[in-house]
Amino acid sequence: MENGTISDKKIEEIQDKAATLIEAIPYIQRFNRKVIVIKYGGSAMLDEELKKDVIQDVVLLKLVGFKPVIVHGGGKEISSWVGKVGMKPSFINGLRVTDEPTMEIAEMVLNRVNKSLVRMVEEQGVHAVGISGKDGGLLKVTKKLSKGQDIGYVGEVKEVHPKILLDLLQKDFLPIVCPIGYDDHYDTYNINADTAACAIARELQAEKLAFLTDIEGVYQDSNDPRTLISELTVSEARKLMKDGCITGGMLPKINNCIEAVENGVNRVHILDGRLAHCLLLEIFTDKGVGTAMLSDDAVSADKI
Ligand SMILES: Nc1ncnc2c1ncn2[C@@H]1O[C@H](COP(=O)(O)OP(=O)(O)O)[C@@H](O)[C@H]1O
Ligand SMILES: CC(=O)N[C@@H](CCC(=O)OP(=O)(O)O)C(=O)O
Repeated sequence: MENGTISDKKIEEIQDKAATLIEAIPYIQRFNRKVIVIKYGGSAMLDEELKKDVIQDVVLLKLVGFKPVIVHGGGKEISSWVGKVGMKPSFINGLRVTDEPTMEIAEMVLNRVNKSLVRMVEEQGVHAVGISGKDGGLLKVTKKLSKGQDIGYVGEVKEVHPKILLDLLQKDFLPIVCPIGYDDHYDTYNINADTAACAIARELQAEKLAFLTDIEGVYQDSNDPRTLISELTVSEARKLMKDGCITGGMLPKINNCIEAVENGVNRVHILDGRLAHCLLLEIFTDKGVGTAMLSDDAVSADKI
């Protein structure tokens, strides 16, 4: 306010804000009461300020009528605790080699991360319930081998029993899931969080599955940010993997993106969790961010 009147600059600011809200209308209509699964990766969870931004985004999605489900990782924190007890973290094809002591540490760390996310959501005034894949029999697994090799207590999701999630969503809670599950003998298994998110999105026939990670999206050349791919088809993704352009933690992510796209999840995105409010930008604006995974017959990502 200047001398009781609103300055031109202020009016422009208000109009910009209003335009952003108006731009969101078709997206709010499209996703109203729809399930959105957000895979929140460990690498993008390390900065407290960014973490708060992510949680605010998810809370906003909830408050405007979406049904968000968070599936989180915590890989970096698990590795740090494995190191602290004098063991060496080991991965094969992006999956942690999980012997018994590692499994114990992983479960402790993931439960801790889970409750810290619950707390952050609760602080924003939305009720969250933190569960693992053990609760309500949500994730049933079988032992996963990596190209025939035994990598310990690593679980492949065999069945998803979604009742617990459906009940929580119906009662308006925000479910937060950590990627641990039982096998048929009730032994505990470590599940890659991307795999858990994909299995849940698939079972719930989610409208969207968004992977928040620590990189802009998928690069054609993993060392060159100028080669960011904004739309990637399933066959292009398979070729990139075959050519060795996708390595480490991006491998399970891409495999899970493919699986989700091929099994009825409408929109699958890899987003940069380091970019403040990337979720809101992706969902509520015409400007796509990160990499969208498309089925081979989709011509281009349909934003609405
Ligand atoms: N082609 C590629 N494009 C982008 N990132 C890649 C690619 N190949 C490998 N990566 C690696 O994958 C990482 C993301 O996987 P990961 O660290 O497991 O994430 P999260 O912890 O979020 O699941 C990136 O930080 C990057 O180092
Ligand atoms: C089997 C396996 O690799 N499990 C993962 C589970 C956590 C995870 O996936 O965390 P991010 O999403 O942060 O990478 C692990 O132990 O690191």
